[in-house]
Amino acid sequence: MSAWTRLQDHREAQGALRIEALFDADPARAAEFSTAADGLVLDWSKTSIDAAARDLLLELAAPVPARREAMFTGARINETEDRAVLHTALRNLDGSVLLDGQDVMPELRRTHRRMCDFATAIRDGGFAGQGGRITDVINIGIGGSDLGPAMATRALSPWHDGPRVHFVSNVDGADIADTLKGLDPATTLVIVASKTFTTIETMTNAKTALDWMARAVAQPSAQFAALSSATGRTAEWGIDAARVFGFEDWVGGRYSMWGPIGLSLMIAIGPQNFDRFLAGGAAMDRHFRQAPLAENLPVILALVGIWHHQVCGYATRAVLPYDNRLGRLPAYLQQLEMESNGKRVAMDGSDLTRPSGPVVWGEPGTNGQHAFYQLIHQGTAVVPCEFIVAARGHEPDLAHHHLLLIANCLAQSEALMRGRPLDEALDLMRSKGLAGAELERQARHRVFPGNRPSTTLLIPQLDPFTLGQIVALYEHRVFAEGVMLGINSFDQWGVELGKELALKLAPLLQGQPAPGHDPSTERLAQLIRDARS
Ligand SMILES: O=P(O)(O)OC[C@H]1O[C@](O)(CO)[C@@H](O)[C@@H]1O
Repeated sequence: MSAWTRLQDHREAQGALRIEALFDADPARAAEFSTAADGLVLDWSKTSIDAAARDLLLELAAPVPARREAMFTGARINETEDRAVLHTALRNLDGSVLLDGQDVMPELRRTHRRMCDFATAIRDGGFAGQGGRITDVINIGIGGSDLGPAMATRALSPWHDGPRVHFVSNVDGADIADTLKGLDPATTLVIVASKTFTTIETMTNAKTALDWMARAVAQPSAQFAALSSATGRTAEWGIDAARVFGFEDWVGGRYSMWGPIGLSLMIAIGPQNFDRFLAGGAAMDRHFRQAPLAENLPVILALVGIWHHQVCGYATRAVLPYDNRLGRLPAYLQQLEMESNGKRVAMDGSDLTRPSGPVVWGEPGTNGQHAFYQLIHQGTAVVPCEFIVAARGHEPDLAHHHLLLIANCLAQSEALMRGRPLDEALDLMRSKGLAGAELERQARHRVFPGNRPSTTLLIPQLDPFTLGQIVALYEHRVFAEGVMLGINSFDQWGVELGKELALKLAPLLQGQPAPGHDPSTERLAQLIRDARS
């Protein structure tokens, strides 16, 4: 019988098991179901994974080590695009990695040095705009060319001592219009971040920025830089090769913030801090490659994910950072996890026989508590929660805020697990003077079923190094889940169809004949044309 079947049987055999009972049965559970790596601690004891489930889950992880080595050593594991997957090389700049017999590292090191030199020149004024020292940098990109640096720049704001950095991603003109408002083109650097340099949103925004700049300075493209693997196209845009930072097709968009796509972050926090970020990612790589599966943080996080989604059938998972500066982490993880593992066929093209990746969503605590936690505590759907919290904050004179933040985080995981049974709710209502049928009715609304699972990732403090660890942890989690599910986590064919149709729809909206659309789409287009005329 396969480990999957035995896991499913085991879950059924657990019946009405309560997570709290696992703590009663095993006094060492809190420590035993915790996994640490270089200062990070993942507590996964508040889940229904017991020792037997853990052992069965670890059986599922058996194919991970071979695939992991294949990834790190440059094998073409992205089989549907016939590409290697080497984003890890971007943060492990020493050593060599052979791809088709050629060491890719010297070129990576060269590009990294050029990035550092350019970022330093922007920061110290060695590179100036046509109106003087650069005061503002706009990163224009979308998806993996936006979410990573945008998330990290916000996360690392205590280290932000370079020019202001803005991010424009949406093709909605509101995004770029609101950003350009109040900026001086003569002291602004525009970074066009696009691996392909064809993405319609990015190219449209870049053209608008170029026109904006052309109205103010003699040589607009002199204040443009490009992050792309399509160097031919960047040249067509008139961007000097000295300001083009390339990367290879073996760096997937959503895995690319470690290299040139991270330039805006590097300008914000400086090359040294950026290198600390890389070092954090590299530390997680070493841990992932070397730690036994049972003590391997990304593998354990992946197994918890598989237990909750594929075995228990919980449809979504919430990522809840108790850190305001990690406000964009859920959005970043949505792309990382859902673009990577939101698939319906296995690597060999056959239909998946079990669910692929779950819906990932979230918001920082404590704000989420006052918005959607009602559903998490008392709704009919069980949402496994992944809390992230730092032991120390950054504002020494606001330490009491941080204490309250941590208290809220721990309170939530405790409340989710314990809940509040009916007898306690009845006592509560009795103490308020209720009796009879009304007592029962009111008490039932105040019952919390509890037994709702969560994990807590505890970090010492949010800094460049720990952020690097966190991002690499989730990257490897996604990879390990993908391996266990037998899918390719590195392609994204599912985003193509909508892109194609959007191009075909533009003529219809302009009133040109455009056959082949369904009646609903045609009618909506007609209504829009009417409203715009
Ligand atoms: O960097 P590019 O080529 O503009 O692509 C942006 C994004 O578009 C996608 O290809 C699809 O959304 C992502 O994978 C990628 O991060």
